[in-house]
Amino acid sequence: MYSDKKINQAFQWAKELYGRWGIDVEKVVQAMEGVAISMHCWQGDDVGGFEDPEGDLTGGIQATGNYPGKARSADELRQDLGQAFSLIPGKHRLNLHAIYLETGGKKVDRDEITPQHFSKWVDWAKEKGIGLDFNPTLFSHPKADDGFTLSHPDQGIRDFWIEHCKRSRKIGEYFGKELGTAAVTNIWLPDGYKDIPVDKFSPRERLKDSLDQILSENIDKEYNLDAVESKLFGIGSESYVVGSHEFYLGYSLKNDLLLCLDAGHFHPTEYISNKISACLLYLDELLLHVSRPVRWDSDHVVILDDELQAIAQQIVRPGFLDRVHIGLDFFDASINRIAAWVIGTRNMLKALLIAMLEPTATLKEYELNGDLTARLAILEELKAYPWQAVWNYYCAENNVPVGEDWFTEVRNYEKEVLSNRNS
Ligand SMILES: C[C@H](O)[C@H](O)[C@@H](O)C(=O)CO
Ligand SMILES: [Mn+2]
Repeated sequence: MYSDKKINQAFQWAKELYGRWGIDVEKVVQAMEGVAISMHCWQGDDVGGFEDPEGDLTGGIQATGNYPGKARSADELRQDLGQAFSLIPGKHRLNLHAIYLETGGKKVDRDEITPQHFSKWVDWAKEKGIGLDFNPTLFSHPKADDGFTLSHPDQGIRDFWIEHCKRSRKIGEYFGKELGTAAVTNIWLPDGYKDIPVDKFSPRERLKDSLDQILSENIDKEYNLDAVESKLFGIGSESYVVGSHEFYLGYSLKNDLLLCLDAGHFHPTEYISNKISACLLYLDELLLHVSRPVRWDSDHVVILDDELQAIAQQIVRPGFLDRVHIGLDFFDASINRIAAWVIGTRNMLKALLIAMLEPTATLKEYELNGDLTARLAILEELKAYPWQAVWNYYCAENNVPVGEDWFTEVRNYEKEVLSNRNS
């Protein structure tokens, strides 16, 4: 256990050290209160959803592992999410997928979903005081089994998915109206070929046309913001993905949408931290799917590595916190799923805090004056600065466990709740 006295003493020392660089640590803690991370619901049940409990996860994504205790219903998922949120400092958001609908046991196909199927989520979000984001689900469905949805050569299949996405935007609008904070509705689709196609153009033409139809209804941005997510490859779409980065960069620019950059959707040596500054020269806003690719788009739990810190720096340094919507996207079924949420979300927050504690103006001055030695020297020294003392203080202020104490809570919850679930 961390005592209040020790937390405060360490915080005072950190204030003094950062103060030497002109950083007002109290202000940084205040700024952290304004940060809302969109935590993805799908870590809680391995992207299963409640539409068809027996259904397979398709779309070229995979949740590997069989850790016991996964949520089997929306009520269990909400309970688990509540537990995770109680261990994360600050007020955040929840990112839902269409397959997390609640129909009272009735079969409702994707082209029939309505806001009413998500009303329990809205009630829960109101109770927690958090916002909701949304995603149409264009996978794990017979009409997506051959790997194509919005770019399908069959008009009927395309129409089915167009209707699903139109309805998804209305659900986003409903979230925004009910909760007083705009939902980001993000479209990702798996469409692509395992082997090299002859025609790379026509599927993209069809996808563009489908998106044009989906977005033809004007929805007030006060309630819903549309995002589109690119990908380099998936399992079974190794050679060609219709919705590539170039496709969506062009589409989002032309149509004033948010572009979603997923950390796992690029070549292994390509980093989204390098893309933020370029994209925000032309786009108003971005959505991030912060994930951790290991060799491929493996969706590992986010750790506090160099890329996570680089992402946070590229958001914080130019003052882009209000132009970048930070979502998480990982699904590890090999570890306790609540721990996965807590580790990933706390790491995202830690990375942002570290970036906020940086004396960026001074470092920029070194850079502009050509003093690259000072830039490197101080950047390296700052790595050992006591940001952890500020983090602990911020956790204590938010009444969530300090340091590793959250893990005891997860273990207790596992014993009391998760272990009673038969998978
Ligand atoms: C479940 C999500 O929608 C999915 O992970 C998508 O965002 C993605 O990143 C697919 O690789
Ligand atoms: Mn993603």
